[in-house]
Amino acid sequence: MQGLLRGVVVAAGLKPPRAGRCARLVILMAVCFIPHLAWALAVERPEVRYFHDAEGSLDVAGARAVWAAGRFAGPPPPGDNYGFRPGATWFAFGLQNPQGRPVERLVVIEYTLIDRFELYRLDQASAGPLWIGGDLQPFGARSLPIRYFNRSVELAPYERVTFLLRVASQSSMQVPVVVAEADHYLASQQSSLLGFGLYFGVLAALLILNSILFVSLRDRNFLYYVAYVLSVGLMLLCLSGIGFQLFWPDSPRLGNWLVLISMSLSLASMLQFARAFLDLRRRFPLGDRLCLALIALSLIGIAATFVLPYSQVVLPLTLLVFPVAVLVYACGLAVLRSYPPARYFLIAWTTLLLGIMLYAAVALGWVPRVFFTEYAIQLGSAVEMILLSFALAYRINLLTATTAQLEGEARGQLERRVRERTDDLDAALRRLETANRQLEDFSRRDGLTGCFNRRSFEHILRRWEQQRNGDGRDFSVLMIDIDEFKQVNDRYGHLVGDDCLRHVAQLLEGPVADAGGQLCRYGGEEFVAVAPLSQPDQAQALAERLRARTADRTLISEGRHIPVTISVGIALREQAASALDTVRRADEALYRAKALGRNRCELATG
Ligand SMILES: Nc1nc2c(ncn2[C@@H]2O[C@H](COP(=O)(O)OP(=O)(O)OP(=O)(O)O)[C@@H](O)[C@H]2O)c(=O)[nH]1
Repeated sequence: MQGLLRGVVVAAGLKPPRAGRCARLVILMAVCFIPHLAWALAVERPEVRYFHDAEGSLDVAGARAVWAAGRFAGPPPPGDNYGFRPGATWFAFGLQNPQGRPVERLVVIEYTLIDRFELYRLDQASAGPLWIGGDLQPFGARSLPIRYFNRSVELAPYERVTFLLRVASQSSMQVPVVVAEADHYLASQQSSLLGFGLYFGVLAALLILNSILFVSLRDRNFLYYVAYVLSVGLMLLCLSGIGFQLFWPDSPRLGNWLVLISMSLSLASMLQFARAFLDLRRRFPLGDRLCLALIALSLIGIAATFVLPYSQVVLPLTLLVFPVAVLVYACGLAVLRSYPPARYFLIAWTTLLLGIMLYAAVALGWVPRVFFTEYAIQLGSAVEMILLSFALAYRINLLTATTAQLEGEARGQLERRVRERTDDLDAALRRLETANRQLEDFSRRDGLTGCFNRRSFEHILRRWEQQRNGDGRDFSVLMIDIDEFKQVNDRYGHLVGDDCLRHVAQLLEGPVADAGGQLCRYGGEEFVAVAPLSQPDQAQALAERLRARTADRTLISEGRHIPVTISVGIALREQAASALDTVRRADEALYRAKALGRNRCELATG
């Protein structure tokens, strides 16, 4: 078992116990086991023969006749297991007192679920039963207050007595008869009691631990697990006879009823635990539905205990164990690949099944009945529950790791989104800035010619004035007017007039920019240019260039060649003079140019 345990632990990927610790554990177990062996030798198993009375109508006289006719069969089946038997079964066994003094012997039936039995001395059968017992009798009817049925019988010196035992039970019937001195028998039970103590101790510890975990984590898996441990614990309390001995000695019927209830609850809670732990609804819906169906059947078993006799419930419920075991195993296998905690679940489940198989092998006589094999189910279920507890812890670890990973991913995604949004926002802001700049530019320009408009001109002029005041340099203002423009409009129409304005603006723009100046449409057919020219000849040269260029380039509009000329008034802005005054002087010079015949440039004087 130790090897098996170690194998299971290693297979589960858990940290194996160190070799030294293992050795100590083995020695401790051996120390517990040796006294058991010694006292076990002092316990005698008499040769038993049996006869089935299917009707259950045979009385002791009839049984005596059958015995006398040699119709009792033997030896008993493996494990003294007779299965579910209707009617009654008669057993016969002999005891001999080899001593020359009277002795008392304790007759023990090492099984706890027998409904009723009667023990007769063959030679005194007509005197009535020596002992009437069974799990429907109060606990106090036993000679020794222990979990197995027992009765002291007295044997005279050198006496050999044959006993007849009539057993009737609705449960699966096992009748292992042993005989020993009372003290020896009690001593032989010590290790068994130690085993049960350990078993229920482990269950209690798991129960408390997982109840606390359920209360603190609010994870329902722990609740189902606790329900499972509780119901299995209760079932084994009933089956072992310890519950009857310690908790309900005066209520024999309660024990039978609790066997059925705890069996149903064990099956239902195991299935529910499997559903939740393996996440079957999502990972294996068919298995989930089958589990639900078997849970319903298990719970129907509970309801049935209230209306049907024990015998009609116990057999179907026992048979239900097989599909439940297969289904739970199949569910574990089905989700194994996609869900790592299923591995722990399967290992745990395997240990229980191994325990059950070992127990069955003992019952069938394939494996000798020793301490570990006799209590294989207890060992298997204790290891199973411990491993399931590990599985729950592993699952929590996995969930925590998955949550952390998801959180990390979500945080990364959020950061990425925030970055993307910020980039989008930046791009939108840049587009908005460009649009604003374009809008601002648009509002500063004249729609027809693309030159700065009159409002911009005022800003431009103010800026020039401030800058030039700052560094003490002068600049020039050129007022430019298209000659006889009204006639263009009148003769060719306003569209041609518009073409003319664009044409002139285009011709002026280049030279003004080359001179470092800025051109604006002042209004109507009038333009104004400011240029950083502080000498009259420089300003005149620019004006002359503008005039000549305009005069040289005929306007071609709507297939017509239209000569266009301009007149220019020039004024130099001198230190301390206001810019507006300079404009006014340029305007006056322009009037003079017009008056002097147009297509000419005039410099303002004074
Ligand atoms: N097509 C067009 N005509 C305009 C625009 N703005 C003003 N005008 C016209 O420009 C003409 C200006 O005429 P006037 O002020 O008499 O000047 P002019 O005919 O050029 O004569 P002088 O300046 O003396 O040579 C008017 O007929 C206005 O209607 C415009 O944006 N487009």
